[in-house]
Amino acid sequence: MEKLKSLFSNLEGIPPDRIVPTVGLNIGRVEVSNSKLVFWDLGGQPGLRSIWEKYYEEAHAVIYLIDATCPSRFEDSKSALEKILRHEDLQGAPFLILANKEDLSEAVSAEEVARYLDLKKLDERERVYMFEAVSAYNGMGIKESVEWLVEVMERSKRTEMLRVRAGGTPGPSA
Ligand SMILES: Nc1nc2c(ncn2[C@@H]2O[C@H](COP(=O)(O)OP(=O)(O)OP(=O)(O)O)[C@@H](O)[C@H]2O)c(=O)[nH]1
Ligand SMILES: [Mg+2]
Repeated sequence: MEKLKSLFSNLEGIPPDRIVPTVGLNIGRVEVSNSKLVFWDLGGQPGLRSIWEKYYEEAHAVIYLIDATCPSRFEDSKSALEKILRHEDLQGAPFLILANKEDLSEAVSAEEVARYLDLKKLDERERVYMFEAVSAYNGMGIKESVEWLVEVMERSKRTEMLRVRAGGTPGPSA
C-alpha cells in the first residue's frame, strides 16, 4: 500500500525496510483516474483474518496479495481466497489477485502461482478478476493493475448499489 500511495500521489510512502506486519487496519487514500479511492489494508496473519469480513459489505472491490516467495503458504492462500470468493457479502465485487515480490529471484513465477491457486477454475462470467505479477518494492505491475481495477469498479453493479445505498448520486452510467 505504501508503494501504491507513492505511485499515485506526490507523497512518499513509508520506506520498505520500515514497514511492519499489519495489525488492525491501515487506511490509504489516493486518487486514481479521477476516482477517490480508500484502501483498507488488512493483515494476513491467520489470527487477524476473522476481522476481514467486517469490511466486506462496504467494499467495492478486493485486492488479494500473495507472497510469491513463500510456496509453503500457497495452499493456505488458496483456501483463504476461495473462502473470500464464496462470501455472500462480496457478491459482484471485482477481484485483483496479485503475486507479490516478483522482483526477487527466488519468487515463484506468476504462472506457477496461478496454477497453485487453481485460478483457471474461476469462471470469468461469474467473477470479474485479474491476476498479475507485481512488486511492492519496485512498483512493477501495480499502476496498471490498480487502473484496471478502477475501470471495472466504475462499471460494476456493485459500485452502483453501494453508491445508492450510501445516499449518493448514482454514477453517470446509471
Ligand atoms: N523484495 C520485496 N520485498 C517486499 C515486497 N513487498 C513487501 N516486501 C517486504 O516484505 C516484508 C513484509 O511486507 P508487509 O508489507 O509487512 O507484508 P504484508 O503482506 O502486508 O504482511 P501482513 O501485514 O502480515 O499481512 C517487508 O519487509 C517488506 O519490505 C516486494 O514486492 N519485494
Ligand atoms: Mg501488511
